[in-house]
Amino acid sequence: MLLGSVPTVNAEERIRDLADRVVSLRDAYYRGSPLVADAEYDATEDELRSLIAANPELTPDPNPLDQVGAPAVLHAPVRHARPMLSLEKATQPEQVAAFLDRFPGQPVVVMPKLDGLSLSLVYEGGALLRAVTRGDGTTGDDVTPLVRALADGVPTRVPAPGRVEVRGEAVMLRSTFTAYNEAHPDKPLINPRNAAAGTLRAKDPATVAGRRLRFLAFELDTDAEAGAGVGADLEEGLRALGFTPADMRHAADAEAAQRVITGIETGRADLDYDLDGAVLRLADRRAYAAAGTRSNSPRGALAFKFAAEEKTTLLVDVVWDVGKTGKVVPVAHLEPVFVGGTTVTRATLANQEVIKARGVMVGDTVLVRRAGDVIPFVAGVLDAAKRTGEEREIVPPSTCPSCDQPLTEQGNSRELFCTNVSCAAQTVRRLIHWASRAAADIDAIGPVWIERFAEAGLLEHPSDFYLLTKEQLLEFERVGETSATRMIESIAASRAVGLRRALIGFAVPMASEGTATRLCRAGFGSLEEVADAGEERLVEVEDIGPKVAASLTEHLARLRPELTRLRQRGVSLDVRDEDLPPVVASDAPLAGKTVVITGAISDPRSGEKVARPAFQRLCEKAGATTASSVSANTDMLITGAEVGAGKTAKAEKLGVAVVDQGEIWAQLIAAGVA
Ligand SMILES: NC(=O)c1ccc[n+]([C@@H]2O[C@H](COP(=O)([O-])OP(=O)(O)OC[C@H]3O[C@@H](n4cnc5c(N)ncnc54)[C@H](O)[C@@H]3O)[C@@H](O)[C@H]2O)c1
Ligand SMILES: [Zn+2]
Repeated sequence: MLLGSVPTVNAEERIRDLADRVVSLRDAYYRGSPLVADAEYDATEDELRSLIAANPELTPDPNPLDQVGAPAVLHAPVRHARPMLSLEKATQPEQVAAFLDRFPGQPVVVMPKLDGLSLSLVYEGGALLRAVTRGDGTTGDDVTPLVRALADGVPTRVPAPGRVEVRGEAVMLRSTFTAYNEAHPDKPLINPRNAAAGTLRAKDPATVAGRRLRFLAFELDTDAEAGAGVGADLEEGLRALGFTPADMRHAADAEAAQRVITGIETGRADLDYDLDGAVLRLADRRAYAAAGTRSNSPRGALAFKFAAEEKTTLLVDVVWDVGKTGKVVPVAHLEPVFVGGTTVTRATLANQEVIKARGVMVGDTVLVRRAGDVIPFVAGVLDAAKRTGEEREIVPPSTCPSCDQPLTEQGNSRELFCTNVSCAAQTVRRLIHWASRAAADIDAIGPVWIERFAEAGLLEHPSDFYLLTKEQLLEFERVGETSATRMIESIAASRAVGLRRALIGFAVPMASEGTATRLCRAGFGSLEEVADAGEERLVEVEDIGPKVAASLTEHLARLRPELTRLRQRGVSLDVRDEDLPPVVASDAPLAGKTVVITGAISDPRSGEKVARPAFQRLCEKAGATTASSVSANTDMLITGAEVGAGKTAKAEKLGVAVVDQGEIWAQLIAAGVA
């Protein structure tokens, strides 16, 4: 039986429930304390929308789906000249094609759907008159003083007479968000969107100093007087007036638009702002205005939604984990949840101050965030009102969960450390790290076996691996002849570890894999040579600062006896060929060039995506040195697909050549490198 075709009491009740829920969720969200993650809210809206579509006679009045935002309490209400609306949503390529079909011959721009809050900026006679939030779409809040004090990208004057209205999104950059949270571990911000909204709700700019926002424009409206001097192209018009437009790409047809959408989604992790989709919009601002609106969305735009980077789930338990440096961190064990493209069961809670500031308890429904390649973390509790009383407080341990020695607190986030040098958990972590792929790569002995062997007293230092015998291994239950042989062979092969990977294997605080590579390339021949170099010589190496140099010197001095043991047991700590840049002929296409790679890379011959590190190696084979960010030493910025204007702007400012990947591929192919 098809429920949808017959209006039933159930459908009626369900619609009423959903409508009420949408209203209350919105209300909480626009007050700055969301009760669920956006993905859950969107699911509620979607269910309501499809039930109403199947039972139009049951449409609630008022229908929350026809309304915008929530009537927040406003400090200084201002009526918008034109309503600020929602956007029609799409999730399928066919919907994109249908949108373009409605406007034959009209070019569109595709841009990120920025996750901040929208602002309307009104200029009269060239001067900024006011900045207003969206509010309920009809009436917003005048936030001019806050915007003047805190938002970058809002010119106080524009070179146009008459009346100009620019709309766009005020976002908090991810870098600002991270820096702020690092500086304020006691009152962390939940996510950049909430942070932006909260900032513009402050009564006094001084209370939110350090929370800078960035305005990116996506809409331009002019009266006849101002319009005379501004062209029809949206992006050009915004630039001419001194605004930074959202990163807009022109697309002539549905296929091109879909390619840009996909590009935005794949490049999402590399951007400095959150986005939750892409927006398509008629490129000609006059055509956009002429297309008009529906009850709550413009006809000339469409939002394509991406998979969520934040979801809610149950916090099942918190386990304090001892890392290889002795840091004891709270790890959240979660009911599995699909977020940021993978199923997440563990997330970090950072430290005890963050737990306190976020008020998290075991048994809470928490917001889990996994944006880009960042380790998933618990951003906060949602709906603390729903607590049953069964929740448990998270109590930081006073002694090490592994060795029971008292813990010490460090820094203003009061991180916990076990300083016992013979702490079993740390020992095991360090051994596992030594055996990991990036270091000695003892792939036949997994973490569980390492833990067993350590418990049995066979392993304490990495050098102990090299004393293990087959007979010893065979004494363990479930280790047979074959696996014992494989383990011993794998250990033997790891003797060739070499300078770079051995240094990675020791996990010296502050020394990254890049540090290890740069030391090799700077001419160090062995790990002992690095240990003896002294800080002065180390800081001469590119990208190694005084802190890293001091840490290397201190830790390698401590490791000296271990280096001797490794040598005695036949382990190479000398630089290897693979640690050095490949020898290139002086006529190699990129010989002597320092390059930075950005954007999505794909092989033009097959269209296949190429991982950044793989492309980096190709460039190195062609003689280039690769660096991670543009500086005055960079010769060339190689751009893949979907590169934000911010990336190229810095290069251009420094006079660094910006070269499209196509050109580089042609050279790599011609030289037989790729
Ligand atoms: N968690 C919750 O309880 C809850 C409740 C209500 C709404 N929400 C979320 O709030 C979001 C906003 O919902 P909505 O319907 O008000 O807005 P929407 O998703 O329809 O999008 C309209 C908004 O998109 C923004 N935008 C960003 N980039 C843009 C661009 N390039 N071009 C045009 N607009 C751009 C503008 O601010 C505009 O106001 C949704 O993602 C929804 O999930 C969450
Ligand atoms: Zn310990």
